This record gives sequence, C-alpha cells and structure tokens, in this order.
Amino acid sequence: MVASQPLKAGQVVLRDSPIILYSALPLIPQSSSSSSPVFCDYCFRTLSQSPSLGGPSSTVLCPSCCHHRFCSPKCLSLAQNVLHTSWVCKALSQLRVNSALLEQPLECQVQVNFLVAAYNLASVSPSNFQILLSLQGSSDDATIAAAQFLHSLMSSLCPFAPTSLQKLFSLELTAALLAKDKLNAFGLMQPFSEDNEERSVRAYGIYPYASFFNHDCLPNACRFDYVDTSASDDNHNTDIIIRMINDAPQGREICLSYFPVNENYSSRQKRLMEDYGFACKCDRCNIEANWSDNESVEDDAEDIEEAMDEDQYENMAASDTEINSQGENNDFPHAYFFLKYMCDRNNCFGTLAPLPPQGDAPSDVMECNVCGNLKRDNGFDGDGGQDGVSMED
Ligand SMILES: C[S@@+](CC[C@H](N)C(=O)[O-])C[C@H]1O[C@@H](n2cnc3c(N)ncnc32)[C@H](O)[C@@H]1O
Repeated sequence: MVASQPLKAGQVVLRDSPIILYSALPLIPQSSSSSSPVFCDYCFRTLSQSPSLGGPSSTVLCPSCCHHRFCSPKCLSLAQNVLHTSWVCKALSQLRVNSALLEQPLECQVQVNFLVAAYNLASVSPSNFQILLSLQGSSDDATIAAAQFLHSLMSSLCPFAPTSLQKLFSLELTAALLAKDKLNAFGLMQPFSEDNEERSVRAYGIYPYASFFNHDCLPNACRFDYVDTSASDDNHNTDIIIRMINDAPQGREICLSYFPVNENYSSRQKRLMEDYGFACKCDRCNIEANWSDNESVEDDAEDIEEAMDEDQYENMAASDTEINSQGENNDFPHAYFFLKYMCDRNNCFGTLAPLPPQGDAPSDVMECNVCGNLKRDNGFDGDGGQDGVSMED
C-alpha cells in the first residue's frame, strides 16, 4: 500500500469490512470460562453478564443449536443468512461433541471455527470466497500434511453441506485456506483491562483491503476498531479503520505493525518468520540487530526520556527518516516513537495516532488503538508530553 497523495497524521486511509468473521473463543466451552465475557455471535459486541442490566436473559439463542447467542433478534436473523447458516449451525454442533477435537489444543478449535466460516463463505458469497483465495498465502507439502487432521473434521461435515459446496472439499483447499488465515487475519480484541497482562482476541476477521498492508516495526499507520463503542444500530461495528500515525509524502509505503510495537528484536524476528514467513529488514531492525543485549525498547521509556533533552526529541521527530535512510550511526533514533506513540497505560501496549485532522488543521488529541484512551499531545515536555483528555474536549 503506497500513498498516492501526501497524507496527514490522523488521516483515515481505509475503512474496511470483513469478508469473514469468526469467533476466537474455543468451540468447546472451557469449564473456567463462566466469568469470561460473552460476545454476540453476529456483531461480536460484548453481551452484558448481568440479567438486571439486560444480560443473557434478554439475548437470543439460536433456536436450533441453543448454543450460539445473539444480542437481538435482528442479529440472529442476519446471522442465519450469512455467518450462522443452517449448515454452520449443524457443523459446529457436530464438532462440539467430537472427542478427537476436544483433545486438541484450543488453537485448533479456533482454526475449525475459521474453516467452517471459510467453506460457508464459498456457499453464501462465491465472489468474496474468490477474494479470500486471491490473498497472499499458499500451502506447501508440509502445511498440507499438517492440515490432515483438520481436513478429516471438515470432510465429516461434507455430506450435509449444500450441494454446491460438497464438490469443493479437499485437503489442498483446506490447507490453502489455513495459509490465507495465518497471513491475513486481524484480531478484534476483547475489552481492555489494565488487570489483564494477556491481550485476548474476541474474533478474527479477514479484511480484503487491509490485507494489502505490509509490516514495519516502526509503522506509519495503525488500525482502530470500535466493536463495542459504535452506535447500537451501526451494522458496520466490526469494520476496521486505518489511520496515519504521522505525515507521509506521496509515494511512501504505508505500513502497519502486525503486533504490539514494544516487542524486542529477537521476538519480532521470530514471530515474523514463523507466522508471516519473512525476515524483517526495516530501519528499526537494522539498528536493533546490532544491539548487544537485544534489550526491549519499552523497558525504560523513562530512562530514554531522561537521557535526551527536549531539543534532541524534536530533532529526531523531524528527521527520523533522514537518519534511517542515510544510516547515520545513532544508537536509538526511534526512541521518540515510543515516547510519543506508545500508550503508557498498564498492560496496554497500544499505539497512539492523532484523531483525524479537521480540514487542514491537525488534531492534537491522540487516541490509543487498544484501550481507546484520548490524550492531549503537547509535544515533548517534562512529563511525557501528554495530558488526559475527556471525550467532551
Ligand atoms: C497481509 S500480507 C501483506 C500484503 C502482501 N505483501 C500482498 O502483497 O498482498 C502479509 C505478507 O506480506 C509479506 N510482508 C509483509 N511485510 C513485509 C516486510 N516488511 N518485508 C517482507 N515481506 C513482507 C509477507 O510475505 C507476509 O506474510
């Protein structure tokens, strides 16, 4: 994805709707999960747990499987046409009592959610299924062999699939679909809580245009979603929005970070190779590859701040690309990024981007793409440069 015109910090460059959306929760409920949040199986909004607050008693269960839960009759009816068709309902019900699947890691159960959603897409929207197949990601002999167990499960669902679908089932297609999912799925996170060290995903989606963004460990754009906070009558609450973090000239590649930016060099390289199949050679990796201890940059943002005075930050912020492209020997030219664009809330690790500009005027309010916090960006000052701001501001 390359800027076809100069872009401003905060500018929305893409709003994208998912062609596939599937639950990230294991198919077979865990005994410890009774206090975990529950989500509508169509719009994935959080369902209130308390009956007095309109909790599960006011939600709607699928009348066939009595398992999938929806926040309203409208969501149930929309789901029955697209995500929770009669084949999906029957397929998931059958898989939930499959003892071989029960013995598999939870991740395998989530892959099954994806495969059922993907095969179902071939039936409900052949054109979107072709888009899914056109995305990057292909299978090889090793991934085909690894897909065998999952495909045996899918084959057991074939006899009662719609006729148009039955001829599609194959080990090669199952493996190819898994490869598409691995490279392209975006996670919609569960509501943020400072007490949770692990960030949990509520659902995964495949977003056809957002899938074109490459990765950079110092991204110039990041993605937002408003699954719970968009208006209750908004049928596009699972859309994702890509906003610029900083200005970009025409011709500049626009990149996202595929995971929180605070990870250290070796874990980023490992993850990018294992999950996405490439060795990252971005400016940040080129610098951090030479660090002797591979220390995480998030370790001591305060030390970094103390080590540099305000003028240095401003110089870095103004000339980071120059430093990087010319390879100047600066140990930590991206320090400013962590101070300005990384959320400082406990356990958040989100990225901050300015709100969209109003006309030509840039916004000085930064929004976190994980916890949703809004902060006034006053530049770099003695206390981190950011003040809390309320929505009314
Ligand atoms: C979601 S796709 C990104 C879009 C993809 N490049 C395309 O043309 O459709 C993810 C894949 O893009 C490639 N990719 C993304 N970022 C990259 C980078 N910084 N360097 C090399 N390859 C990258 C990898 O093959 C990765 O598995």
